Amino acid sequence: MQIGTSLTHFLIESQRAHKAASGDFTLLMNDIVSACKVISSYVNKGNLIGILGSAESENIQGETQKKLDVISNDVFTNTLMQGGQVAGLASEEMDDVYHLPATAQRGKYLCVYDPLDGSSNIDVNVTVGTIFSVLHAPEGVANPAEAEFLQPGTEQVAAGYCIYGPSTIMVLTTGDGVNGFTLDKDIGEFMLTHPNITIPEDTSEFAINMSNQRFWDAPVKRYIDECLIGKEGPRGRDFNMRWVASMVAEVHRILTRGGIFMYPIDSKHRERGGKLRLMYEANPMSMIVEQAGGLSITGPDRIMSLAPQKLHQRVPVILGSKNEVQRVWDYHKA
Ligand SMILES: O=P(O)(O)OC[C@H]1O[C@](O)(COP(=O)(O)O)[C@@H](O)[C@@H]1O
Ligand SMILES: [Mg+2]
Ligand SMILES: [Mg+2]
Repeated sequence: MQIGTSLTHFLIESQRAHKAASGDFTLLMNDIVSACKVISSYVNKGNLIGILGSAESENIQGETQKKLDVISNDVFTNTLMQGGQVAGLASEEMDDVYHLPATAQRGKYLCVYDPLDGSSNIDVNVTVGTIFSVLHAPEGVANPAEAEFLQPGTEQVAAGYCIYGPSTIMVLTTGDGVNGFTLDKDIGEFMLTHPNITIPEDTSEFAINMSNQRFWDAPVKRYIDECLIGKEGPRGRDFNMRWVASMVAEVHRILTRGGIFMYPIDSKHRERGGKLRLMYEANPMSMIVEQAGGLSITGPDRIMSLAPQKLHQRVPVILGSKNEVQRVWDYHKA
C-alpha cells in the first residue's frame, strides 16, 4: 500500500483481503487506535494537567504505579470494553483478568496490554509507549478466566505498539508483515510512513542494562565482552551501545536500523524468571520482530513457542537482528 495511506483505509483493505472477515477485527483495531490517540494526548500534556509523578498505588508486580500508568490503563480498558469486540481484557496494571460488566457486549477477541511501557521515563520526558497483543477468545465463554489468556505467542492474531516520542507512531502486524503509521495530530489520523518494515540481519549496536553485568550468566557475559573488545577481538569490528530503558523505544530503533536488545536472565532476576513480562511485552514484541525478519529468544528457547504459565509471568528477552541473536542463541547451546 502507498505511503500516506491512512490506517483506517489500510485496515479496511486488509479486511477485504479476507473474504470471510466480519469486520469485528477492524472494529477492535479501531478501538485500539482510538485509545492510543487519547493516551498520546495525555502523555504530551504531562504536567500541564498535573499527571506526572506517582499514583501512590502499587501493581501486582510490586511497582509503584505512575499516574499515567493508571490513566493509560483506564483509557485502554474502557475504550475496548465499550467497543464491544472483546470477551476479556488483561493488563500489566490489573492484578487479575478484567471481567466485562454483565451489560457489556462481548466479542470474539481477548486483548492483553502494557498500557504504558517505559514508566521510569515518563517524569523525565523520555519516549514511552503502549504495547498490545490480540488473541482469539474461546467460544461460548462469557467471562474468560486467566487460563484462556495463556496462549503461546504463535496464537496471537495481531500485535503492536504505539510509541509516544518526538512523533507518535503505531507499529502493527497481523501476521502478514509489519507496517508503521505516524499520527498526524492536525487531522487526528495515522498515516502509513513505514511500509513493510524489515530488520537488517547484521548490526554493530547492542542494548543492555550494563549495571547488571556482574549478575549475567556466561553466554551473555561472553557475547557482551566480545562486543566491548571490538575489532581487536573475535568479532573483528567495534560495537556501539544504547539503553533508553523503554522497551518500546529499543524495539522501534531496532526495527528502524537494526540492533540487538537484551534483558537476559541474571542472578538478580532469576527467582522471578526475568524482568520483562511474557504476555504483554515479550510475546507481542516477538511477533513484530519475527514478522520483520528478526529473531526473539529467552536464551535457550524461541519466545513465541513458550507455553505461558501465569498472566504476569516474566521471561528473559533477547531480540533483534537475525545473525546477532543467532550468535547469542548458539552461545547458550554451546
Ligand atoms: O530499569 P531497567 O532495569 O533499565 O529496565 C528497563 C525496562 O523496564 C521497562 O521499563 C519495564 O516496563 P514498564 O515500564 O512497562 O514496567 C521496560 O520498558 C524497559 O526495557
Ligand atoms: Mg513495559
Ligand atoms: Mg508498563
